[in-house]
Amino acid sequence: MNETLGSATRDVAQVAAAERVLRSGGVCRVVGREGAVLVAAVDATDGTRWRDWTAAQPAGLRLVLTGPRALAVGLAVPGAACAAITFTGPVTPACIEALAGRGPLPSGTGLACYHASEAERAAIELAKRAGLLPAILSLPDSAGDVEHTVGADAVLSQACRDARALEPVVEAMLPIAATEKARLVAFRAPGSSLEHVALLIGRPEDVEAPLCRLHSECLTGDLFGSLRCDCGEQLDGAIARMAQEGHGVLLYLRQEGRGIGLVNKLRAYRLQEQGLDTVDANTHLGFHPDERDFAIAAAMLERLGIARIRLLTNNPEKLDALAGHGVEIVERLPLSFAANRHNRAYLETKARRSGHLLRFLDGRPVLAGGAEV
Ligand SMILES: Nc1nc2c(ncn2[C@@H]2O[C@H](COP(=O)(O)OP(=O)(O)OP(=O)(O)O)[C@@H](O)[C@H]2O)c(=O)[nH]1
Ligand SMILES: [Zn+2]
Repeated sequence: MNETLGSATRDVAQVAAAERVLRSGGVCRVVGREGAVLVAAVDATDGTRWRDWTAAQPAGLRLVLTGPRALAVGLAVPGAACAAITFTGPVTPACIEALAGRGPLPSGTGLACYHASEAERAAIELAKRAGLLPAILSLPDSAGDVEHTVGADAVLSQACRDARALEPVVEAMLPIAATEKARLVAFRAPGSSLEHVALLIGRPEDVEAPLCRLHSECLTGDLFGSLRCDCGEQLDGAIARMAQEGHGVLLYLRQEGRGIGLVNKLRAYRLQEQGLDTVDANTHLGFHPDERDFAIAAAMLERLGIARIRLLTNNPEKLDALAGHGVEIVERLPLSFAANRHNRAYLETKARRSGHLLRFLDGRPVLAGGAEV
C-alpha cells in the first residue's frame, strides 16, 4: 500500500471508530488547528462521562451547539457554524440536556457564547454522523482517560471520501411485485456503515436516458405507510412507472429523515405536533432543514455507467446537485400525489419554504393566488 493510500485508510478507520466511541458515551480527543480538545456527546446512549464532567464542572468546560441550535436557545454568535457555550455558574445535567434539545429550554442566564474551534466543529460532525443530536461537551486537552484520538481534518473531509469511495459490492436478481425484471445492486464505502442500494428495472444501463428516482430512506413512510409524508406513494409510484416503461433506476439512499436519522426525525415529528413546521423542527434541533448530500447518488450513477437520466422529483436541489456532479438531466418529471389531512401542511411547507415544485395539491394552488412555484 502506498503512503497516501495508507494514511487515507487510517483516517477513514479513525473517523468510524470516533463515531462509535461518541455514540457509546465515550470520550474522544479531537486534534484541530487551534489545538486538541476532549469531547463527549450529550445524546450518547450511555452518558456517564459527560455527566461526570457536568458534576465536576472543570475549568474550560464548554457545550458546543450548531449555529441553528444556538439561535433557537437565544444564544446567537453571528456567522458561526457552531457555537461554544461556557458556564459562569453551576450547571446541571438537565440544563445541558435541555440546551442540547432533549428537554424544555432553561432560562439563558449564566451563559456566554463563542465561536467553536475546528476540533469542536469536527466533534459536532461526528455526532451527526453517529445519528445523535449535534451537541458536544468539550474540555481542554489533558492526559485524562480517553478512548480514542482523531484528527479534525479527517472528520471534516470524510463526507467527500464517503461518496468517492462508494463501490458496488454485489448484484442479485430481485423479482418484485411490480416487475420480475429487477435487480438490486448494493453499494458500500469503507468509512460508513450505510449500505445504499440501486434497484435496476429492465436494463437502464442500455437506455439512452432512463427514468431515475433518488429516494431518501423513510422507514415510517416506505414501510409503515405513514400518512405524515408522501414517501411511500412516491416509492411505489416511481417503481410502477419504471415497470410500465420497462426500464429505470431507483437509488434507495440511506438518508433517513433528510439525513438526520430516525431518532432525530421522530424528535422533529414531536416538535411538529407542538406546531413547528418541518423546516423549523429541524433547525430547532440544530440541523439544517436538509442535511442530505446527493454526491453519493451521482457516484452511484457513475459506477452503474449511467450518465444521462430523466429524473422523477419535485425537489430542485436534486437537479442542481446531480448536475453539479456531472449527471446530465434531460428531463424533470413531477412525482406528486393527492394530499391527505395529515400531510397537507407538510407538503405546503415543502412548496413554500423548501422550493419544491408542487404547484397544486388536490387541484388547489399551493401558493396564494396560484402563483408559479
Ligand atoms: N427531518 C425530517 N425528515 C422528513 C420529514 N418528513 C419526511 N422526511 C424525510 O424526508 C425524506 C424525503 O424527502 P422529501 O422532502 O419528502 O422529498 P425529496 O426527496 O426532497 O423530494 P422529491 O424527490 O420531490 O420527493 C426522507 O428521508 C424522509 O424520511 C420531516 O418532517 N422531518
Ligand atoms: Zn416520508
